[in-house]
Formats: sequence, structure tokens, C-alpha cells
Amino acid sequence: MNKPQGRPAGPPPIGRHPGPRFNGPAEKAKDQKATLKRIWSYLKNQRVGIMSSIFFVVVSTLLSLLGPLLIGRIIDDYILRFNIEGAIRMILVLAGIYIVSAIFTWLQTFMMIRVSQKTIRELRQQLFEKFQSLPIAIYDKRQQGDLMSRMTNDIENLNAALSQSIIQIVSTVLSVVGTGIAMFYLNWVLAVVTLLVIPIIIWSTKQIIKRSSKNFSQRQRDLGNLNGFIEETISNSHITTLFGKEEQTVAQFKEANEKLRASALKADITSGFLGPINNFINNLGIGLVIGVGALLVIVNFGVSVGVIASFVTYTRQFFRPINQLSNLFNTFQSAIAGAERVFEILDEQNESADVPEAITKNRYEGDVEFRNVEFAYQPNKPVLRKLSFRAKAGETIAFVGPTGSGKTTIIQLLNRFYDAASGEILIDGQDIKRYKMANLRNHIGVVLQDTYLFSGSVRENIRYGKLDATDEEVERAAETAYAHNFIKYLPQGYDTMLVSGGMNLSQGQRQLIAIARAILEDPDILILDEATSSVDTMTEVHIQKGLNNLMQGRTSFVIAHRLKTIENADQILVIKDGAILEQGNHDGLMEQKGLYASLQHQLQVQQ
Ligand SMILES: Nc1ncnc2c1ncn2[C@@H]1O[C@H](COP(=O)(O)OP(=O)(O)OP(=O)(O)O)[C@@H](O)[C@H]1O
Repeated sequence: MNKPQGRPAGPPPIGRHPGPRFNGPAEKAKDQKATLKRIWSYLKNQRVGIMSSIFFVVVSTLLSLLGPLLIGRIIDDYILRFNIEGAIRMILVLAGIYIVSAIFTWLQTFMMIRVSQKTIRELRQQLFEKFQSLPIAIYDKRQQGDLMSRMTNDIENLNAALSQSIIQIVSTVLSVVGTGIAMFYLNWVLAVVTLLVIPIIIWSTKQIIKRSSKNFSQRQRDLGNLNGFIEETISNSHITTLFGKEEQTVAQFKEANEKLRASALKADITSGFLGPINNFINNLGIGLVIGVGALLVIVNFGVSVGVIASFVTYTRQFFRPINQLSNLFNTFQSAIAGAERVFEILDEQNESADVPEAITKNRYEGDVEFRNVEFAYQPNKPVLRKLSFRAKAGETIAFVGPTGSGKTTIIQLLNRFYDAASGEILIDGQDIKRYKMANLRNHIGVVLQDTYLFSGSVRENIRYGKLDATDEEVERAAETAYAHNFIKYLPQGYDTMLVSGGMNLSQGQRQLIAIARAILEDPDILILDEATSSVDTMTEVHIQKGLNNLMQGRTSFVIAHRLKTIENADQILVIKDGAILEQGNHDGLMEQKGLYASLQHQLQVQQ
């Protein structure tokens, strides 16, 4: 089990020599007992697999205990008596024992891997399904990387522990106890000599672990920093290039890389002592056994050459698992800590359930009203303050206002990503909480600034709005969205494949596809977060026409950045600090010469 412990997971150290080694401090679960109990609840269904695995491990350990005993017998009863034929026969028996033991070891590993893979598949499935039903607030609250690492690292750690460490712990304990009994059975003086070495092994291992722990924590921190830096740089590579910061980035990386080299070296040097020191002590133990054994032969204390040979093999068999135990427990502990993190997500509250007898509708008129709505993401930091407005069916409402004023939050509440703390949001005269959430969301279409396009063809991306749409419907929607013109000039037209979220299209083109998708979806209420970045005039005209077609006949809420959309809106709400500062249509607001008029002036300058 030479796996780096704790998080973040790193590559296994290269160039290690054989023998035990400390792999860093283990991360402990907050409540080990409860987590173990819960892991057992997953394993319970696979009792047969686990029991047969334990049976195999017991048999293979017992067989491997027989080996050294037989070696002693072969020497004393056959070789020293020059019975070569008998010796060969016994050696064949010995080989048979080791072969059967190896087969049983393989069987035990096979059974346990099956058990582990089944358990992990179930857990992974549950976790993924949970991700689908978690409220959006969780994704806002937790880092994406953290959630990803629970799905990958933590589950993988548990997999390693289930498939290997548990059985290894069982076999280690069995083999230490069994070897101890066999040694006492053979000769109690030599057994005591062997036992004397154990405190030295434990003491030296402890000393080294104490010193390495600090260095390993530093190595993990430096590795985490380096990985974080790499991730950030790769995902923002265009920004780095844009600002010409390549040299600076390389210099920063060099520094982090050097820090990791230094701390990894320190950690590996200290932990690297463990192998040679333990080897030295093991050999010392064997030397002692041989020396004392020889003395006992001389004084005729019931020790034969064969007994010494058995003892040498047993001594090796005895020390090896003791050396490994601390690492095994470390792996095991990290796995439990990982499982606990997985369970933590599984225990998160799902998105609030629908009220009993929730309403479903085939069509929403689109009459939307906010009544004294208040909301805060964090306690004592109000984002919306007694917000009230009404959008009559079919109207276009534009939200404008400074950054951070709460425009996106209004939309989040309408979508029920969050619920209002107080006040009411009504659609067609009913509180939105009375509608079945999935039904309501199916009738609300969203076109966001960062259009979500997935890797697939243009056609598939548009069809995402209505999965059973025919090719003709897809193309008709693209035409209405004014997207058809650019799509037909793409290398494979509608079958052109999009890569990494549509990075092979311009931002304007991506938005045209999103508009086509929304047209196909044909929602009753539309939410539109206009892109801020400027696009070429032709695309701009197409987007505007596409949007006009899309907004036709449905209530539309627009976080507006473009003059045209704002001017044509039925109502413009100027939001500041979570409240409506000004309200009216374009002409009326311009006359007021307030915030709206000055924002318009800024927009005109920009465009
Ligand atoms: N998930 C969140 N958790 C905590 N605070 C948040 C969260 N999302 C937004 N906020 C805060 O709520 C306030 C309103 O944010 P919101 O995104 O609604 O503003 P906005 O008007 O849409 O801004 P922009 O024009 O920049 O998109 C801001 O102060 C923001 O920092």
C-alpha cells in the first residue's frame, strides 16, 4: 500500500527502494465509528463475498505458516540424513503448499476486489444522483474542485482500502499471531529472542514517523498549491496570453515547483530511512536468532539446524507485517475520512420538495408579480429589500443597474434556485411555491451570458431545447433565431462538431445557437442575460432580430446591456442595492434624468 495519504492526492514517489516506508500522516475522520458503521451498511449485502474472502485469507496464511516448519523438517529429517529422494519428495510437497497458498491469495484478492467494486459503484451512483438533486445553493457554497475530489479521490481511497487494506490487516494480524505461536511451539528461547527485537522496530518506526509527519504535511501543502496553480493557469490560459503574463506565470510556477522539490526531498529523505533501518533491525534479529540458535545447538538445548532454518524464515515472516502495519492503518484511516466526506454530501438536504398537490400547467400565461420580496445569501447581508413589481403577460421587463445590485438574484428567485426569505412571488396569481418545481422550470426558458454548449454537433446542441424535435424543426428554429445563416457556412453545417463547450465558435455565434435552442423550447416565460461583450455589427443585428422573435408573445425578463433591448422594453426597472430606484419606460426614465439617464449615457459612449 504505497499510496500517498491525505489530500490532495499526488503521484506515487518515484525511485523508492523496497521495504516499508512512511507515506505521510493520515487524515482522520471526525466520527470514525459512525462512518465505519455506515460503510458496513453498504457491505452488508455482500456478506458471501466478504466471508469467502476471509476464508481464503485464513487458509492461505495458514499454508504459508506451514512452509517454514516443513523447511526445518526437510533439513533435519532428510538432508542431514542424506535421504535425497525423500528430500525431493518433500520439496515437491513444499512447492505444492506454496502454489495452493498463492492460488488462495489470488482468490481472496479477486473476491475482495469484486466486493469493493460493487460497493464503490453503488456509492458513486448515489453520489452522482445526489449531485443532480442538490439545490443550486450548494454549488454556490462549495468549491467545484472540492465536490469533484469527493467523487474521484475520496471514492478511490475507499476503493483501495476495501479491496486491499482490510484484507491485508486481517492477514497481517493472522500471520503475526500464527508465526508467534509456531515459533513458541518450535523453541521458546529463540521465540523470546525474536520478540525482543519488536520494541526496537516499533521505537525506530515511531521516531521516523514523528519526524516525517511535519515534512509530509508541508509536501502535501506544496503539492496542493502547485496543482491549484496549474489548474488555474490552464483554465485561464487565454487571459494569461492576453495580458502577456507568460513569463511571470512561468516564474511563479518555477518558484512553486522548487518549493515542492525541496519539501518532497526532505519528506522522502526522512521517510526513506524507514526501509533501510528496519531492514537493518530485521537482519540484526535474524543474526541474533542464528547466533543464539547455534549456542543452543552446542549446549544441546533441543535445537537442530532445521529449527534454526525454520526460525530464520519465520523471523522474516514475523517482522515484515509489523513494519507494514502503520502504513496500512494510515491508508485505512484516510479512506474512512474520505468516506465521511462522501457521506457528508449524501446527507445534504435535497432541493425543497414540492408542496402536497402541487400544481402543474400545460401553459403559463406569464403574469409575474414580486410582492415585498426580501432575500439574503448570508445572514445580515440583505441582497433584495422589499422588492415589488409586476410584469403583465407578454411584457418585456428590463433590469438595469450597477454591478452587484441584485439583478441576477431576482432571476434566481424566479427560477426557484433560491426561495425568498419573505414576501411572495406570484405567477398567474399563484405563489410559485405552489407549482410543481419541475413543471415551472420546464416552462421558463433561459438564455445566459455564458451559453452552455456541450461537445456534440450544432444540431444536437439546438435540439437540447426539445429532445424530440425533428431536423426540420431544428432548422426552422435556427432560421427564426437568425442562426441559420452562419450555421450553413460551417464546414459540416448542422453536423459540425463543437469542441470544449463551443470554443470553436465566436461568442455571438454561441448566443445565436442558444437563442435557437430557446425558440425550439418555446417557453412561456423567458429569462435573458444579455452578453456584455461586443460582437460584430452583422452578428449584433442577427442577435437582436433573433431575440425579438424569441421574446414575441411571452413574458420576458432581460438583464439588459444593449440599448436596443432596453429601449424596446415595456418596463425598465433600475435596481440599486437590491431595491427599485427608478421604474418606467425609456422615454419616461430619460426625462427623470436620474441613474437610468446617466447609465444610458455611459452605454452610448461604450457602443
Ligand atoms: N451565491 C452567492 N453567495 C453569496 N453572495 C452572493 C451570491 N451571489 C451573489 N451574491 C451577492 O449578492 C449581491 C447581488 O448579486 P447579483 O449577482 O444579483 O448582482 P447583479 O446585479 O446581477 O450583478 P452583475 O451585473 O455584476 O451580474 C452581490 O453583492 C453579490 O456579491
